[in-house]
Amino acid sequence: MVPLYESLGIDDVLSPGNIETFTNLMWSEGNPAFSQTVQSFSDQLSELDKIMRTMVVESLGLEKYVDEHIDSTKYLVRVQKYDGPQTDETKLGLSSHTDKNTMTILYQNTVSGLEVLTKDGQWITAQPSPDSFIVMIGESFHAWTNGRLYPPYHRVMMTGEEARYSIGLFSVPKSGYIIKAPEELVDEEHPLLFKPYDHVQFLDFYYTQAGQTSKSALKEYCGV
Ligand SMILES: O=C(O)CCC(=O)C(=O)O
Ligand SMILES: [Fe+2]
Repeated sequence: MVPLYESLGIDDVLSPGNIETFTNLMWSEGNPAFSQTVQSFSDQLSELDKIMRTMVVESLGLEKYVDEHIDSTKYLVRVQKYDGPQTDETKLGLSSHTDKNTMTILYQNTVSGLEVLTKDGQWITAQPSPDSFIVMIGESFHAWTNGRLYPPYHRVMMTGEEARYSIGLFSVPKSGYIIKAPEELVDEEHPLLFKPYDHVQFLDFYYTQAGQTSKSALKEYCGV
């Protein structure tokens, strides 16, 4: 479906040994510089993720849930390459989707291509900058905040010769953690949107035929 796209991920990247195992799989002679870069990126970006999630949870007046929320996730790092299509025509690099995890932090080289759909239906191009990250809310955080945070559709569109490289740090709910909106966020004006659910069990549904063809897999899985 997306021939320009290739990616490799390291699951549970902060768990001791996982970066090393991945590196040794890619380079049998090892690659300490790569391991150190991924370790440093993951350490610093996971701190940024925690700072931002803490700020969001506090801003909703839910200080008492900060620790639970921070502890509810692990981290995935994914490196992504999108080949230039070698034509002036714009080609799909990655299909439109919402992220299913908690929060995503993206960094990329100077080749643009990431587009985000605004609430009023416009695709806007995210302008890459070497000094900034792009932060996106995933559906797990949308569900936990009972809809207060918005998980935008986004995609990658490619033109020209040059390849686009991006790296993402994804906070991902741990298996066994039940995503449940705090009662403080549920009232008459904000009825419960999703029944409590386990992210890993939801993904099992998401990757079925029904999940892949559904307009909103999460709604279909556990929408109220
Ligand atoms: O490469 C990018 O900037 C976007 C990647 C993305 O949307 C994803 O991995 O979920
Ligand atoms: Fe995404």
